[in-house]
Amino acid sequence: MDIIFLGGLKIDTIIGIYDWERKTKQTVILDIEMAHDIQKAAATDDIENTLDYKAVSQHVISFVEQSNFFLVEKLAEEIISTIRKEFKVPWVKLTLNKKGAISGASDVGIIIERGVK
Ligand SMILES: Nc1nc2c(c(=O)[nH]1)N=C([C@H](O)[C@@H](O)CO)CN2
Repeated sequence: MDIIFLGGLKIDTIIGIYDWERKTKQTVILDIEMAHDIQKAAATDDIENTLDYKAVSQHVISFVEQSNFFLVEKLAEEIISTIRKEFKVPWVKLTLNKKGAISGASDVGIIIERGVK
């Protein structure tokens, strides 16, 4: 299966377990890989025949901006769930980077994949 990806998508949201994190938005950075057969789009050169990564990015930005979960695990699971449901994507891999959450670490977060390619 082919992969359509979005990399380095930065979104501000409420995320975290501490009191200050419930009041102050933080930035999460998403790398998203989505399985999709691109052959029909390549043959027809028509946006109607593919997974529109612009539409996916707008949906994910809106979803994450409105969310207010405690754990990155929950946010990651819900992002994949909404992508699979809204866009009928069979397999999604998500890297969620909560950069700056740990002093001394340049990156911290979670990598999950759901579904079958
Ligand atoms: N496995 C996790 N560990 C921690 C999380 C989390 O979401 N998953 N969150 C925190 C705090 O919110 C942290 O980001 C602030 O330093 C701590 N550990």
